Amino acid sequence: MVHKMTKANVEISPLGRCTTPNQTVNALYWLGEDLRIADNAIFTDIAEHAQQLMVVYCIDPQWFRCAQYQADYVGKHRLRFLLESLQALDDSLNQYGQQLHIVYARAQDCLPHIINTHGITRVYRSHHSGADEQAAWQAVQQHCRTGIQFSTLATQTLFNLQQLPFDLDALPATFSQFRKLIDGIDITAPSDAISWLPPMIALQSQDKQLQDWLRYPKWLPQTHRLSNVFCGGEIQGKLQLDSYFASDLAHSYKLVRNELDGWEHSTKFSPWLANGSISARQVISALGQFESQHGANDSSQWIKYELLWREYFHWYGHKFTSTLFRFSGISGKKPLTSFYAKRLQAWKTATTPYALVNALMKQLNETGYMSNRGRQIVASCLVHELQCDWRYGAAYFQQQLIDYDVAVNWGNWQYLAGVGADPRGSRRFNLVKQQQTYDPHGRFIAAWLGGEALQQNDSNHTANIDGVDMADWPTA
Ligand SMILES: Cc1cc2nc3c(=O)[nH]c(=O)nc-3n(C[C@H](O)[C@H](O)[C@H](O)COP(=O)(O)OP(=O)(O)OC[C@H]3O[C@@H](n4cnc5c(N)ncnc54)[C@H](O)[C@@H]3O)c2cc1C
Repeated sequence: MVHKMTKANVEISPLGRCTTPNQTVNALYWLGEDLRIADNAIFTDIAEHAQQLMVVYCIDPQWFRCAQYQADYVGKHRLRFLLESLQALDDSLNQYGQQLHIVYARAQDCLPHIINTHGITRVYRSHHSGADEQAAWQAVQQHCRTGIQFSTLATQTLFNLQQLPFDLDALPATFSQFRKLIDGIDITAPSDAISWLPPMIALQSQDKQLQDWLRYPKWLPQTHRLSNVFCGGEIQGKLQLDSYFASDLAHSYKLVRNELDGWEHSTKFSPWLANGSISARQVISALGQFESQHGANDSSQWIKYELLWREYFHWYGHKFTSTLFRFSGISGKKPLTSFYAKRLQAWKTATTPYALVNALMKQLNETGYMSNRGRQIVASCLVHELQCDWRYGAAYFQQQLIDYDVAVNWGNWQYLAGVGADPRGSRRFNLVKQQQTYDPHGRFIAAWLGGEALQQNDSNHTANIDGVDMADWPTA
C-alpha cells in the first residue's frame, strides 16, 4: 500500500521540489542528521514517489584524523551515540523490508560511484546548515552522470525556507529580532507515520570497490559505554520525549535549567535532536499536548524559546556558511586572543587553575554531555581567562559532544567569544560568582574531581600555565 500524502505533511524543498510524473524513481537516500523514520519529509516523499530505494550513511575516515584546531571531528562518545542511532535505524528499516547501508568512505568518493552503477535516478538529502555538508552535497552532484534529480527537503528545522517571513539574506542579526519576526507563524504538525517503503535496490555484489567500502574498517575507533545514560536511536529519543512530558518537569524547567547537573533539570533532548532521531516539530507537538492537558506557564514556554534559539542558529548557519568558522565571526572584529598550546591542553584535560571549569571539563570528557550553564562557563573561561582562540574550544566541543550540532555549537561559541549574534558584544562569566551561584557547597566539583577537589578549590591556589601565574588573572 502506498502511503497517501496530504498537503499538510509535505515539506517543500528549499531548492524546489522535483517530481517528474510517470518516470521510474530509483531513490538513494543519503542520511545525515535525520536518523529517524517518523516525521521525516524525505521518507514521506520516497513512500509517495519512489519505486525502489537504497538508504545510505557515510562514515568518513577523515573524521578520526586530527584535523583543524587540534581535534578530531568525531570523538568516542559521539561515535558511540552515532553507531547506536544507526543500528536502531537499521532495525526500524528492516520492518519496512529495507536496510541501512553504512559506507565507510568519504561521501564525495563513494556516492557518485554507487549512484552511477545502481541505476539511481533521484538522490535525497536533508537541507543542512553546515557549510562542509553543503559542499559535500555539491561535490557528489558534480561527479554523478547527468539526468539524476537531486532533492533536498527540510527535516531538521521547525520551518522550511518558504515559511520564513524574510529572505535568508535578511535573517536578523540578533535572536530577539528573529523571534519577533517568526512569532505567530504556525509550526507544521509532525507528519503521519509512513506505512510503506519501496523495495531495496540490490547492491552489486561483484563490485570489489563497493564491497571494500561496506566492510567494517580497522580504522574505526573502538567505542564502549562509559558512565553515560544517553542511548542512541529513534525509539530511545521518543522514550525520553514521552517520559519528560509524562512528568510535571516542564512546569519548573525555567527555574532549574541552569543547574550544572541532574537529569531532570533540563529536557536532555539535545543528543537525539542533534542527529535527527527526533525532530524539533515532534518536541513542539509534545509540548503543545502537555500544555493543553496541564496548562502552560513561563517554564513550559521557555522550552519553546530554547528550541527557537536552535532554529535561529540553523538559519544562521545557512546564511553565514563558512563565516560560522571565521575567527572574527560574523562581526568581522578579531578578538584579542590567540593560540596557547599549554592553556588549551590544560582546559581540555581539566587541569586549569579553576576547579569549577575542571569539574565541568571532566564531566564532558567522561560523558560527552554538559549542561548549558556549564558550556557557557567553560567557553567563557577559555576565551576570557585563558585568552585562547575560541575556534579551538568549538572544535573540541565538536569532537566531544554527543549532541554536537554544527550551527548551534559554532553559533554559541561565536556568541560567547563576542563575534556572533550578541548585541552586547561579549559575554564574560565571573567564575567566582558562577561557582557561588551554581555550586555553593562544592558538590558538583567534589562529584567530578573527588579528592582533587579540595586542593583545587582553594581560592589562594596559584597555578602556572604557559609561564603565566593564573592567580593574577582577573575573573571579574
Ligand atoms: C558554547 C556552547 C556550545 C553548544 N553546543 C551545542 C551543540 O553542539 N549542540 C546542541 O544541541 N546544543 C549546544 N549548545 C546549547 C545547549 O547547551 C544545549 O542544547 C543544551 O545544554 C542541551 O541540553 P538539553 O537538551 O537538556 O537542553 P534544554 O535546556 O532542555 O533545551 C531544550 C532544547 O533547546 C535547544 N537549546 C537549548 N539551549 C540552546 C542554546 N543555547 N542554543 C541553541 N539551542 C539551544 C536544544 O535543542 C535543547 O535540546 C551549546 C551551548 C554553548 C554555550
